[in-house]
Amino acid sequence: MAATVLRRLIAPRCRSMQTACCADVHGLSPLHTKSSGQQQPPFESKFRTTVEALRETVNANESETLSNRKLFSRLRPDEKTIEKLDMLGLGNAKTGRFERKRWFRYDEPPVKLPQIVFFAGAQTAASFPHESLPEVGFVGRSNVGKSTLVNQLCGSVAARISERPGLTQQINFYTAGSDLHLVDMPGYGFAYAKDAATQSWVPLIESYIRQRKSLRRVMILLDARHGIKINDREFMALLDSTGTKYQIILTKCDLVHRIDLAKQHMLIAQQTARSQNCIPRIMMVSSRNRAGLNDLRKEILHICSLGQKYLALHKKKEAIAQAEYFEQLKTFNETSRAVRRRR
Ligand SMILES: Nc1nc2c(ncn2[C@@H]2O[C@H](COP(=O)(O)OP(=O)(O)OP(=O)(O)O)[C@@H](O)[C@H]2O)c(=O)[nH]1
Ligand SMILES: [Mg+2]
Repeated sequence: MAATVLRRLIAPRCRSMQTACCADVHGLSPLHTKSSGQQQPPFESKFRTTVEALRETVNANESETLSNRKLFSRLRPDEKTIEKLDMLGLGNAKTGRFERKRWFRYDEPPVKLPQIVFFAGAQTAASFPHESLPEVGFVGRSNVGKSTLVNQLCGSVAARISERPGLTQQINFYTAGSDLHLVDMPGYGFAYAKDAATQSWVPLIESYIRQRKSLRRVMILLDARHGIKINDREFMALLDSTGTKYQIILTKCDLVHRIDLAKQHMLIAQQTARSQNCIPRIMMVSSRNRAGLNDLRKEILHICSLGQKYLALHKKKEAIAQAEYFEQLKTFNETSRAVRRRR
């Protein structure tokens, strides 16, 4: 009896989830199909899909014969990106049989942002708070990790998080000290919320972006496992049409192997290369491992012109820590090479 009731409760949700996923695969945005009834061209042609970007990496013959998975496995990621991932401890690094584990890691001096405090929530454009401090907005598909990242950046628990997509249902404004605002927005794409609510989120975010003069940059969060999806491309097209600067952050990097992460980074850089408003530095973070957060904090401080205040002492410490790390890396590489030669 209990099982039947449970199945009845879950079934409609699963169906709507299926439609959302299918729509994504076939290139139809659930947002567009729901709101307008007929299919519209959902995004501008300047954004390449992941498959298009993949197929551009090989010649026409191979592009026709090889599967997408094969093409992805054939990608040769940039060595420098992999080095950076290793340095920051990003990406899942299962060591192979002959790989040796490192006994050291980069001990980066932490950059600290003030704790955040919730000060306003807006469900309509009329309730946006007064513009007083520079703002950085966080957007992305539901469940991509926006609220978790806002918390982790400031070592706080002010933003509520959940495993179920659709918890954040309004634009939440947090103030970090008296220096900047971090703005956590509801997600687009599938969410466990009423249709009427989910459909109001994109227009709400759009009016926020169009109206807000204190908005310095929009951070678009992408799940590192999935890359750019159709809703993301639509959103980027919207930002391009309003001339808003945006930057991409790959989240949940702990769930992807470091080599695949480097490949994903490469593909996304290719896909967004033609956009004038996309800042070409793609950030990578893991809120779970707290990796990559320091770089993001520095970026935010620069965006809000707060570098002088927060990073004056940091540069010196950072230079010392980096020199130490590269020295250790050199010795490590030399001993690894010697071990390999002996084998
Ligand atoms: N493994 C892993 N899980 C993460 C990471 N960041 C967030 N999560 C998990 O992802 C889930 C969703 O996180 P939220 O921060 O609520 O996501 P959101 O984007 O705010 O979602 P909405 O409010 O629904 O739009 C939670 O269960 C988090 O614990 C990460 O870096 N690694
Ligand atoms: Mg949220």
